[in-house]
Amino acid sequence: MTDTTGQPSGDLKVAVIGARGRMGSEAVRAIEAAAGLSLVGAYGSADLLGDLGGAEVAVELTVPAASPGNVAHCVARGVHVVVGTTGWDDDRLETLRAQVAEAPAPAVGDAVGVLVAPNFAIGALLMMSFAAKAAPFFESVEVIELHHPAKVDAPSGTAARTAAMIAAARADAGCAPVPDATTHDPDGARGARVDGIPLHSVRLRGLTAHQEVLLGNAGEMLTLRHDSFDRGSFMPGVVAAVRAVAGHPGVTVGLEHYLGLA
Ligand SMILES: NC(=O)C1=CN([C@@H]2O[C@H](COP(=O)(O)OP(=O)(O)OC[C@H]3O[C@@H](n4cnc5c(N)ncnc54)[C@H](O)[C@@H]3O)[C@@H](O)[C@H]2O)C=CC1
Ligand SMILES: O=C(O)C1=N[C@H](C(=O)O)C[C@H](O)C1
Repeated sequence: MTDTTGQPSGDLKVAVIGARGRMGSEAVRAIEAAAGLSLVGAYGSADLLGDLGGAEVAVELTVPAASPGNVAHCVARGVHVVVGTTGWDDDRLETLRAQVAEAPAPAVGDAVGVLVAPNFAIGALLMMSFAAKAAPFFESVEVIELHHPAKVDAPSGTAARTAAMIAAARADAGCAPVPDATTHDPDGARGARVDGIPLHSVRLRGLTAHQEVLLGNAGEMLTLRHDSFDRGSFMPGVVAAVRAVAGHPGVTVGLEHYLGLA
């Protein structure tokens, strides 16, 4: 990309991997519209990533099975990565940290940075933070996530991270496990457990991405709810992450750490 004098514009060069998906296509439009960012590559599942079109930052929005390989490809070339794809459990993150430690120097910034962001929506980040803050003050906590029926994974990455944050806050405060007298649940009606926190996944036509955290004490309940009605809700976070990732070497989990919300 050049400016009106024909000189390089200095824009940050960005590639999108998973560019034809629901999130990837939206990210392509957001990056094309963002000041200071130039889209240099848009890759689908049949495309070879190669040199990523000379990208300095890649946005990775694919499927859990493909994401670690794509991210490793970028890191091995000294390209910073903003990862929105779910499925990044502790084992995957540990492998990624080792890959990032061995990465060559990037074209911008001192060392390669990777952001793994379970949710880019500002309201979702706040909801998770509020839930962790409130959780030690209640006996019972349950997470309900509700998504469109084309979602491939359950529970959602956001719900899993919310449960982990809640569990960590309760452990720090010395809380007892959430009370649950169930002894007979042959069909799993009580949902899954992540770090001891009950978690329920709903898939329903018409929905996009929604989550409730229910917190209960004797005689009272606090409900925290976030709704993404449109994937546009994720795009300010994607653009902010792209702009910031080169300034955050190493692996960061959660966009809240870039935004001062952690
Ligand atoms: N962090 C966040 O705020 C958000 C994260 N997500 C996550 O992003 C991921 C994508 O979600 P959607 O866009 O709804 O899914 P989608 O199914 O619409 O798109 C995924 C795309 O990735 C492509 N793909 C698969 N393997 C690939 C490969 N090896 N290389 C390049 N492209 C490949 C598919 O062909 C498809 O076009 C999911 O893990 C989802 O949970 C979704 C919304 C928000
Ligand atoms: O697949 C989706 O749609 C979403 N995935 C992310 C998740 O699993 O948490 C973020 C958001 O919930 C939308």
